Amino acid sequence: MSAKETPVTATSSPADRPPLPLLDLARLDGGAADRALFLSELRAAIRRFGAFYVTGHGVDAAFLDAIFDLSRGFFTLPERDKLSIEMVNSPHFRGYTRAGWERTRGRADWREQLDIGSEREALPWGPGAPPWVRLQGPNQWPDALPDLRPAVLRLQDELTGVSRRLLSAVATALHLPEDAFAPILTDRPTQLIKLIRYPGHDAVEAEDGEGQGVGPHKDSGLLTLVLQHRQSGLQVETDGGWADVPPLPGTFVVNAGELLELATNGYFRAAVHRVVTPPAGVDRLSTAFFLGAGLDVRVPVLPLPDDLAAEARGPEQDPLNPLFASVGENTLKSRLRSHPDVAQRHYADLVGAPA
Ligand SMILES: O=C(O)CCC(=O)C(=O)O
Ligand SMILES: [Fe+2]
Repeated sequence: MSAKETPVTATSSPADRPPLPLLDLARLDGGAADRALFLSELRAAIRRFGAFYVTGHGVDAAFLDAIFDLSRGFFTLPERDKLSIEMVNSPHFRGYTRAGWERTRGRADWREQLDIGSEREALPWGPGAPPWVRLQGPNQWPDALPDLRPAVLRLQDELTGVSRRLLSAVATALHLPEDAFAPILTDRPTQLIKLIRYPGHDAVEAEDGEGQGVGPHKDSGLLTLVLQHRQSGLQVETDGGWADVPPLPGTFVVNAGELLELATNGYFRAAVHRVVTPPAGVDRLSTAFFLGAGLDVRVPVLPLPDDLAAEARGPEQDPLNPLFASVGENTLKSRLRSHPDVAQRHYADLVGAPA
């Protein structure tokens, strides 16, 4: 599937109503009736769309504005500063990726980005160690923008908190104990923040003249929170086609990821989503936070009550995208596929050396 083959038919929605459900997380702390209604809306939203908007998340609006200012500051640095922390330097898939260098479904993505993961020391790697231990290790930070590090690490902390709250609510909505995801998350879940900039159509040099911001995909973790700046472009696949998911002030877009699909045996499906290239003359900034699980965990199928288990369809069988219960393997799969330059430099043992 590509932006060219698939007509961009957003499911129609009145201008005053978002195409995805909008859920207010503050209702979790409200009265019992409202809390119960919130939980049933949450379950219905993830079941139907794999995605929703969330408000009432408690992250300060001025802080989020500052993150986008820093993001803009990073992308306007001289190219040599950005390239000094290129991702290809890092076996841990951390750092800067130029537009056109990441790939989704075999096609170049027209976005530049900075990937920042959990700030942890590298794990020992040697004969007999699983290949995914190399995912963990230090980030690369731009010397020219010292304010970025504390702000992004604070954001990572706050969004981990929001995601953990959401996962407790998801567990309760599935009639499971509210800490049902704790053994999957562990106290060292995989965290990843991407600061992203999508150049406008005029700046895209795609072979097919068309290009994609990022092609259709599922995120590999449990939950993703997407913070959109002013420009639209994100779309979620629905029964009615691709639905535009424009930025709504004060909200994040939450996507269910592959690990949630696996843990619920397909009761929930991970959202298939993509970003279309902005029109000529404008660009689009977004920040995405991905919460995965402990790298050494195998995701169990959670014991859903019978009525929900009867509606579980099993995880999707897509030969182009096998889902692995081993969190380390599933995470490494998507990183190797997206970043062939890192794969060839640091994982030639898995993907083969360049021809
Ligand atoms: O930029 C966005 O709105 C979404 C990005 C995304 O889907 C991803 O990086 O996985
Ligand atoms: Fe995504």
